Amino acid sequence: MVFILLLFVTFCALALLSWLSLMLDKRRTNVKGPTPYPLIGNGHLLAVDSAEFLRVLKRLETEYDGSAFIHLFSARYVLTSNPKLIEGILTSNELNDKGTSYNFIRPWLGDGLLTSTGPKWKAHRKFLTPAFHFNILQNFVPVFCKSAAVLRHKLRHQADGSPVDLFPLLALAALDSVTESIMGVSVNAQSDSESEFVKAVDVMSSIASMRMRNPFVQPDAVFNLLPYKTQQDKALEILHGTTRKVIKARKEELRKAEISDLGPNAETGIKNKHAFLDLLLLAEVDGKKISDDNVREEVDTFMFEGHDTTTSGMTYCIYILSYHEDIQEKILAEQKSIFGDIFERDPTYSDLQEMKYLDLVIKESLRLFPSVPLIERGVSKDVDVAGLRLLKGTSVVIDLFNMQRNPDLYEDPLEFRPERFESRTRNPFHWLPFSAGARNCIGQKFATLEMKVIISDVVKNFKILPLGEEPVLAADLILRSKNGVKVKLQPR
Ligand code: HEM
Repeated sequence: MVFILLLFVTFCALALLSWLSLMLDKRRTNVKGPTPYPLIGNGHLLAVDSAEFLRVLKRLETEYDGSAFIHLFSARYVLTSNPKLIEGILTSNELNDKGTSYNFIRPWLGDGLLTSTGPKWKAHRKFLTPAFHFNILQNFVPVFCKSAAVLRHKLRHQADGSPVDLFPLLALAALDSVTESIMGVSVNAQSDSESEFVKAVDVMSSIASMRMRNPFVQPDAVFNLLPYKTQQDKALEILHGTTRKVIKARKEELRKAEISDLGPNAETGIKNKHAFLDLLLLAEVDGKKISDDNVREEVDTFMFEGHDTTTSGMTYCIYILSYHEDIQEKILAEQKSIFGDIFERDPTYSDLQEMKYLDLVIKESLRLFPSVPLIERGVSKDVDVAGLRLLKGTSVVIDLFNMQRNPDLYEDPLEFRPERFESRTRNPFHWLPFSAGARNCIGQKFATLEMKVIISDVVKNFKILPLGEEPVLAADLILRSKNGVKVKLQPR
């Protein structure tokens, strides 16, 4: 009895101490937020399902003037859709590190370009940037056209007015595009409609994002006891197994072609068609070849970032077009003006530059449905940004999704109006699907080309009709949907 009483008193004392410390911490910043509970802080607020999460963020951000300071247990977080704070963070040289949430994708992506920080990130970013130069990217257009042709063929079988769930179909097309282009290896994912890789990406993304939101499953000691750990291990086996196969296949091709370095002029490497993986396998950084582990981390990173993001981008664009026959007609008119009588031919790089209206459509679609709805930055010392004090150790969750739907920045924000991007006076920091600053998306041009090829092909070949079922949007690393993203198709 005395023992229980002692335990109870100790628990109450700890709870009181933790609460006082959280309250004192709150007073050190001018970013407002809800009152924390003892021990858990505000952890209970975010331990919600991924579909609810975007709504919770919106509610907190609205209630606290665009930015809310919270604690997940004792860890500091700022949730923000305040455009001035976001611009200040993304343009700061001091705030380039990723927030703590990225730890949950490290078992998968290691320290690749997305997750690494400091000198390693700087060296790899500098080294890989030329692989995304337009000289290289234009070689990939035929690869995207090939993916579009296989997709078209598959969609023809479903273009009978029945529901077509876009995400899984486009994921395979995007996977084919990224592996055959930057990796130089064909996996023919579209012919294998049950791609284990795509399913494993889905499992890993939802587990990682669940841990990002829910502080109760963040400690490894707790997570490792839960069934999620076994699911994660199984998914990782598939994901890492696939990337190992891709690396092995490319190494084998280089060996057969007797290519063992980039030649006397390092430029040759970036001019060759399979630039990205060849660079990783053949080039030297600081006089040393890149280690196998580092190659694998980058291949994992680019296989994920290079297909799941464009899948989401293309999926929601085609979905939203289903409600706008007039906009489909305008895209079609632009296609006719570019292709004239030879309407069926594949687009070239310069045709894609001509698709100005489609550009606006993709921009507006990525505003409403940013493929990466949330990003995070870590604060390594106390700093003032846009009049707000960010404390050392804070992870700032940058809510691109809600910022891009803010009525103060966009008139009638939920309306799909590509023409709003015709204006050249728009603040570029109000449209950030590819982020901005030093850690912006390295694959932006690649993504735009691929999306233009595939979306224009779909519009040229099918009338996209609404099914009337709204997707339940979920922030699972990538913007996904709980109930699929469905349309109906009719051959043109
Ligand atoms: C619609 C398509 C895409 C969107 C919306 C998108 C969006 C983003 C965003 C928001 C970031 C910043 C992430 C952060 O700060 O945590 C990012 C980074 C990155 N993206 Fe993309 N992305 C797309 C396509 C691609 C493609 C096609 C590739 C590669 C082929 C790619 C590779 C990367 C990499 C490696 C990074 C990390 C860059 C760094 O930190 O230096 N992305 N992307």
